[in-house]
Amino acid sequence: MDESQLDAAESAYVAGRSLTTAEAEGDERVVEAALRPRTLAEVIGQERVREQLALLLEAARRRERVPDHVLLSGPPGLGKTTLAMIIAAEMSSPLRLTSGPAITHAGDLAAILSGLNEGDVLFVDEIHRMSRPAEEMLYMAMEDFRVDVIIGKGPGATAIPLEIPPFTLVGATTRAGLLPGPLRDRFGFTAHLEFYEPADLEQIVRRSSDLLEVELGSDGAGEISRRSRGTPRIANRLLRRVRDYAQVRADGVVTRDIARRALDLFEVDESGLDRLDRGVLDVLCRRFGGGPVGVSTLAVAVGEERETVEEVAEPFLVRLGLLARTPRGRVATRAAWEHLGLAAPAAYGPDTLLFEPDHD
Ligand SMILES: Nc1ncnc2c1ncn2[C@@H]1O[C@H](COP(=O)(O)OP(=O)(O)OP(=O)(O)O)[C@@H](O)[C@H]1O
Repeated sequence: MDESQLDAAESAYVAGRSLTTAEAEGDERVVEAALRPRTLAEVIGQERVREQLALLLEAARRRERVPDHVLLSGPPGLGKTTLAMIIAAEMSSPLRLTSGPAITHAGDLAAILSGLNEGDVLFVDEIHRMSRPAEEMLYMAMEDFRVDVIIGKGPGATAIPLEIPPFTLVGATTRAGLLPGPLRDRFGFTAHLEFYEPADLEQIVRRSSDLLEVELGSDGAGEISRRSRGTPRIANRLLRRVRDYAQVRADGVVTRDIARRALDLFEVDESGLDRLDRGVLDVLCRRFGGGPVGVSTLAVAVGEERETVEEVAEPFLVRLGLLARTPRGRVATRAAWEHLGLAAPAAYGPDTLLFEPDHD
């Protein structure tokens, strides 16, 4: 989500538009914003990260200092933006939002930094996609709360030092591995968000159902949470689609049976795999005999961007043990073949999980 989208969602919410109005108008962003937990205590799951953050914030409050910079990593939809908003709220500080791709020049970053006030929380989403010169400027800002703004070009260029009031940077990334070491090292606290357990997702679905005034029947929340790819954003989205189905095709109550029928209609399978996930496995097994195959080739074959395959589909397939990353490319596991209802090639052997390609 980019800055303007978030701003729009948040301000519409703060302006007091009711959730039901936003829902009726089909405004996904406002609905998503309204479903966000607002305090650490409201956050469901991610216990360790929550406790670590609570400690960091409490210590900063006691010392009357701004909290250390925080890096949040993990697949999309697990709550990075939500946590950034909570950090600001818990510190009673304003939150400034931007994203890596929006910072193309060091000057863009200098403009943002020079507008900060003491204690502000600056959230940079997709921080791994910031330009190199901006990244280097950020190192200095994070460490010394000052930057050198370069005016002019070539031999006549001059550096003008600019003091920045102490602030907390919250960086979010789906690819912590892509961050240069010097940037990673300047965060005082790094949290990796894991996929959620079904029990936590079920609580999230129950909480959202209350807010959306959806009536849950027997195990309706359980069925949705089991098929939500361990991701709160997906759980909330599926809940709304199942709610639609329940209202149009039944009596409005979300039971397990209704959830199953709705999710089958929306092509979400029993393990939570969607069309893209199954497409990746299908291409890997049927077209490339189980791999190994490069991720770019896979992406072309399923007609998606490489980043989407790498950042959205793969982490979940790896987590389910359906796909493995090897130095030679992506490989389908035996479970992947079984998931597609196909017989794994004999090369997998009776006990081997992975297809071991011949190196000759
Ligand atoms: N721990 C949680 N408890 C309840 N709801 C959550 C939790 N984490 C996330 N959500 C819900 O999931 C939605 C997505 O969360 P969020 O936007 O923070 O994810 P994200 O990791 O920042 O994703 P992206 O990187 O794609 O922007 C939010 O609307 C929020 O309602």
